[in-house]
Amino acid sequence: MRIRQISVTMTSPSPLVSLAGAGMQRSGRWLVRGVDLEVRPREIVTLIGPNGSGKSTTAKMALGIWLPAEGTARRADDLRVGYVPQKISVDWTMPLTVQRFMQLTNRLTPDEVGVALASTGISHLRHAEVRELSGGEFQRAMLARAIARKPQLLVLDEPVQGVDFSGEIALYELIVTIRDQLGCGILLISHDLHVVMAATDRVICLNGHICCQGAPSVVAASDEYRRLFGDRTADALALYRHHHDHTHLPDGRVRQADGSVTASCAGGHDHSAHDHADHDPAAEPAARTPRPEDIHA
Ligand SMILES: Nc1ncnc2c1ncn2[C@@H]1O[C@H](COP(=O)(O)OP(=O)(O)OP(=O)(O)O)[C@@H](O)[C@H]1O
Repeated sequence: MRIRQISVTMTSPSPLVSLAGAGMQRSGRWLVRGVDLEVRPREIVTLIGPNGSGKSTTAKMALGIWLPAEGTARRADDLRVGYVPQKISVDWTMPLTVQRFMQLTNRLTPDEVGVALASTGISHLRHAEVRELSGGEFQRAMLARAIARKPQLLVLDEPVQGVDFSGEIALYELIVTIRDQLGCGILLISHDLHVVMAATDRVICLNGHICCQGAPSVVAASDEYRRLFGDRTADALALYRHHHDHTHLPDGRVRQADGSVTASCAGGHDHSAHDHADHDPAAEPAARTPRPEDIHA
């Protein structure tokens, strides 16, 4: 029998958006320079960096809101983009339901609104007043608005602001689900690398320029990252890289990896290798719960 050899060449899909040596200048000052980045379908790229380091500026160059003053920004032809900006300008004294909010800047059919709200888990809030939503509900409404047109590229500028710690994790899980369902690429801006770890393929750390980039674990271990965010942040981050091998139950007992339940997590377990960040308030970032009315341009 003759065996025919078939060679398959794996090529990664073309970038949805790419920046090359991109920089932005305002009033004679460089806000950010020398940014190279690409986002491909199904990829989640996260921009991190301190306040004012140029994350939103970079996102705006990627979106085409700002034309780079140097370098290039390229987007795929006819790219459908969804954007959750860091700030929005809405007069919250006016009554505005979630459905109306979603239709303000998008011509959406009721069906499209319904599907997007179901995807973000807030169908029940369709006729609720936006100004009365909790921080987490509001961010879900923002996400629903951004995904309603089934974008190929989703740009999320601090999508968990105003959301407490467990809400943040739920939102990042939702973002991964949206990526899986839509097959879109995601450019995510976050201060919270420790929680985006699981949801991120590549991290780009900015401080007016690219300081370091790579897989989350590589960035977390880099000297540049430690210099920018301090050892404490990097160590807190490391906690999230550990795999759970047991779970603490609400009654204080412990479910082990093999499913057995024990009174404690003693018995040869090395706590230094466990992820207890979700039980240790000291390891958690402070909950931030601004209301929609705080999120003004
Ligand atoms: N329209 C503008 N005109 C002039 N300077 C601007 C403008 N927008 C932003 N900047 C400045 O550019 C720098 C980068 O801002 P940018 O919003 O990109 O930072 P960021 O990393 O997103 O910050 P943050 O984490 O605080 O949101 C800041 O110093 C900011 O003051």
